[in-house]
Amino acid sequence: MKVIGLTGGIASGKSTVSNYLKSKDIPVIDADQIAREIVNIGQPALEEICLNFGSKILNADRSLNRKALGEIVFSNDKLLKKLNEITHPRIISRIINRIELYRESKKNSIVFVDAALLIEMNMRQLVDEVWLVKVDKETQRRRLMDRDGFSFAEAENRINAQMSMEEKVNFADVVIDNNNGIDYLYTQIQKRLDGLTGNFSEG
Ligand SMILES: CC(C)(COP(=O)(O)OP(=O)(O)OC[C@H]1O[C@@H](n2cnc3c(N)ncnc32)[C@H](O)[C@@H]1O)[C@@H](O)C(=O)NCCC(=O)NCCS
Ligand SMILES: Nc1ncnc2c1ncn2[C@@H]1O[C@H](COP(=O)(O)OP(=O)(O)OP(=O)(O)O)[C@@H](O)[C@H]1O
Repeated sequence: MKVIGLTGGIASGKSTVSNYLKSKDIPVIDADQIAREIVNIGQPALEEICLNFGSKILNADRSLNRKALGEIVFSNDKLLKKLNEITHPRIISRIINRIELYRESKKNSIVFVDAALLIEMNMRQLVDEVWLVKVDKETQRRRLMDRDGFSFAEAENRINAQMSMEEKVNFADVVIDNNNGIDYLYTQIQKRLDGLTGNFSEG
């Protein structure tokens, strides 16, 4: 089984690529989804976050107030580092477990790991190759502002909290250009999939 890391900055288009892969029945392990699971009510990571950041980051029902925590950490490097120390080991361990489950099931020849911070979190060695979804910073910022309703400054803070696209390219085996339309994006992905197994079809 081949494990492919799908990475790229925030709002570069990873979920759009993942949805295409899933439509072709190719499994995708989603790091953002796992990051949400580990902070569900009752999870130790949520308690640790609460101890460090105070109950102002909780909603009335004691679930995580993601907006409040995001506003704190994406404007303060030290606090972002603290949050990463609490969450990243747990996210990595769950990703490793999921890869192992796919391996044991022997049902899939390819599994993707969709993670914006694949390189930053030192997960390069968990995957066989890295596909990078690349966009110009202006396009990235515009798509992020449109998608999440962020101001220019909020979008900049989120983008700058990650390794730059220029640096990430050095870790990529495959670079996917997502500056143009969705059809062009899908065409590139399909070509790469075809290249992996001759004419790729899962199942
Ligand atoms: C701070 C939190 C609560 C903000 O939640 P919010 O719903 O606003 O954003 P969401 O989780 O959907 O993330 C959106 C995007 O932000 C970027 N991002 C998220 N966490 C981080 C981080 N620690 N460092 C840099 N970028 C990040 C990623 O590109 C991600 O795809 C949340 O992002 C979080 O818990 N982050 C820490 C866990 C983590 O590192 N997740 C990313 C795993 S790849
Ligand atoms: N080629 C494209 N043309 C126009 N819009 C696009 C294109 N690709 C993606 N988008 C849009 O840009 C936004 C960001 O894309 P997407 O959510 O897939 O990014 P992401 O990398 O998964 O983001 P995150 O890191 O936050 O999870 C979305 O609103 C998506 O619909």
